Amino acid sequence: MALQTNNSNPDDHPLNLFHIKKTSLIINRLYILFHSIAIILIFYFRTTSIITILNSKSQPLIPHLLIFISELTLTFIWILNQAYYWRPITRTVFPDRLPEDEHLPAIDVFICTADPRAEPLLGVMNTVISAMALNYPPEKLCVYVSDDGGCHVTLEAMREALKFAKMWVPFCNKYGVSNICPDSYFAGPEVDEVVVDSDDEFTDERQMIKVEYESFAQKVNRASQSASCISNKDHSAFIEVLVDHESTHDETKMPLLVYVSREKRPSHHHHFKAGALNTLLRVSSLISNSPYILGLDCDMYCNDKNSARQAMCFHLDPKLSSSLAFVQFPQTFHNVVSKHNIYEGDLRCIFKTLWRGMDGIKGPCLSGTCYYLKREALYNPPSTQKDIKLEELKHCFGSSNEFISSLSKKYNGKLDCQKDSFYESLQETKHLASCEYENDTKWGHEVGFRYFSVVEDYFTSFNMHCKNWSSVHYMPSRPSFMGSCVTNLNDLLIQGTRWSAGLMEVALSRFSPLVYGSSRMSILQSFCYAWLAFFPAAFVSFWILSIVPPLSLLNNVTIYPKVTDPYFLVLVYVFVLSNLQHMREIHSTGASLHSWKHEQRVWMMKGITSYLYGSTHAIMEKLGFKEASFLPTNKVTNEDEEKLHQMGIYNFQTSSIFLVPLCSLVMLNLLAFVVTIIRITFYKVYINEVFVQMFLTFYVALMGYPLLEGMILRKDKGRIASNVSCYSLVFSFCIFSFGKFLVTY
Ligand SMILES: O=c1ccn([C@@H]2O[C@H](COP(=O)(O)OP(=O)(O)O[C@H]3O[C@H](CO)[C@@H](O)[C@H](O)[C@H]3O)[C@@H](O)[C@H]2O)c(=O)[nH]1
Ligand SMILES: [Mn+2]
Repeated sequence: MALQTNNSNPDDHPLNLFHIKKTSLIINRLYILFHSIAIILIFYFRTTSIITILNSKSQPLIPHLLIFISELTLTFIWILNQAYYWRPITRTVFPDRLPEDEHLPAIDVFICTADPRAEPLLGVMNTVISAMALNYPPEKLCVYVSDDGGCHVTLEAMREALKFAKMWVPFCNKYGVSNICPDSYFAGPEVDEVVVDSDDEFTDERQMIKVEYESFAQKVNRASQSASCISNKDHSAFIEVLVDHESTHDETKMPLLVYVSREKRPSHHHHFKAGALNTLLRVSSLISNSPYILGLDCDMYCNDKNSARQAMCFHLDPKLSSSLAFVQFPQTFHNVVSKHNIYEGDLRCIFKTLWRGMDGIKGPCLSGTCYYLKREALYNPPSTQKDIKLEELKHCFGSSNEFISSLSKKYNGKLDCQKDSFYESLQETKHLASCEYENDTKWGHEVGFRYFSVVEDYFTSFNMHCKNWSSVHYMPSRPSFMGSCVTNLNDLLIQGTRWSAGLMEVALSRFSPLVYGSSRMSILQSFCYAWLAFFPAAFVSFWILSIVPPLSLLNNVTIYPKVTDPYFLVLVYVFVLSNLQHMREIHSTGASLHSWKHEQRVWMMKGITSYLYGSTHAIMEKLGFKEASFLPTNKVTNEDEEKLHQMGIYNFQTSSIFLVPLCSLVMLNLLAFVVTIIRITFYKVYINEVFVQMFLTFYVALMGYPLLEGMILRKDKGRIASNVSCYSLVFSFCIFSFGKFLVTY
């Protein structure tokens, strides 16, 4: 392992180090070499066999062409993907070498919530409270909550949260509690690791706080059940700095808490989360204007109090600082069932492998949450122009003089609530949070979080990287943030569709990473961004590979080399090698090999549905037939669902638009496989000719086994309804009948 310093502190005490993962690097590059050779051989086989067919007309051409298209698509995506494996690195930090507290920069925490029904208030409040308990000087922390639901109950809950935090934060500090999220702390083991045994004072105090937490939780839950707890999409801006008048003496010891609900009108496009974040950016600039921002989703609480200091080890590193836009921590999830991770909800590969690979190039992509971002990176490129005219600034940032003067101001403490100017500023923040503020400005286009795509995180960081900003991925052993991952097929596929739509939209636009990115960043970096944008295109291969082989089998058409053909060995080699590499990658991230099966299955299910629908959505949007949409994932847990998830059983309660294609294709493949087996045994068809096709249909049927089980064997609520099975049967029959012409032409 090569150790390199990132920092030129004269005393040789760097704030951080990075390590190139040498062994992985060598294995990855060798794999790329060997796999590429095999791909070239397969392409040679395909082109020669297509030419032969063209000349001799001895076999149908279409199936060969289709398979070639699917191979080309997969190869394109594979090539882009290899950029992540080129130079993986890991990092270490030394927070005890940071400057004294008074020299640390301030941080604004942005928490977004959108729908009190789908995002339980108690969870949101736990995120808020955990952020207030971060191990960072409290006068340098400001917590902003953006309530896109515009729901008064959220504000009420925040008032209660502030009261509770006033007990919770001192408690955490006094006893060095590391689990600063009250809900997960009280759900965990009795005693915190730092506290000495038989400490009566601690036990008493813990008990007292526990009672307080329970009463707080009850109040919040009761409020969220009330009728007024619904989204309001038509209201003016409302901003409140929460000041608790009851206890004033410890006021200074608490981070400031601010509630922001931007103006919403049905006629006005509000740009989802990116719009909410830009409002927070402007509003906070008049209140605290901290140079750094911690971005959190409402379901991601802080699980380690030290993350802010860890992030500062990069942001304050003199070598990195000037070009560093953000430090990204991986998203981790508390409800992953490691043995039965059937929905691959932890996005293991992204956070543990891909982002590390990008980190070795110029830094990972922004992930929407768990990042410490430099405010300036959202305003300007690293080389700030000095003498810009006021008119130009207004054209860019909007009409507010106060906001514009905040651009050049440094953080100098929070607003003083006692002064008159405080109320003036508060008035101005309402203007900044209004619908019209962004009209004819560059917000969302060149300034702030970008609106172009619903995956605002991806597109915003793509723009920052294009402007030569860099980023850092830091993965400490104790997860810094914890969220809840998807626990049912419906959420998985809806989320997958949203991501595919947002990413494909970028892929098909003038910002396409291979075109727009390649002149602005290194080839490898543009490949990483391009892979993210183009991976939904894999739906082409998934559909072809699950339709053409079974149809060819059923119609006695051969499309793959015989077992005795040398090219057969090449196919086997590609299959085995790529799966071994996948398994090695899983193993290197410490996950169990069960993940291999689950990841393949989820990839297939998403590939057939989400990738297709997302890509179609992106194309329709481009043609002007559809509008972007952001359906937040559901965060309400339900006991039955939880039970199924724990046992590793799929919950198929989802729309038939997802289920019918999946079930039909699995049925079709199973049918083709069974028919071929019968033919081989009874009619002496030679296995030699059909082996590859037969193996593919077997593989699809095997991967789709849970679907078959859901249709035939299961009786519980999460099974596949019989009408869905019927539609699927009809649909697979249609594919069979029409497909006959396709593969025999
Ligand atoms: O109009 C909206 C819609 C969503 N949100 C918030 O955005 C966050 C993310 O939404 P969620 O439903 O949890 O989506 P996920 O698919 O889980 O989010 C992932 O994908 C998003 C991009 O699609 C990123 O923004 C997220 O950070 C990332 O975790 C939540 O806090 C929401 O409250 C808003 O504030 N306003
Ligand atoms: Mn989420």
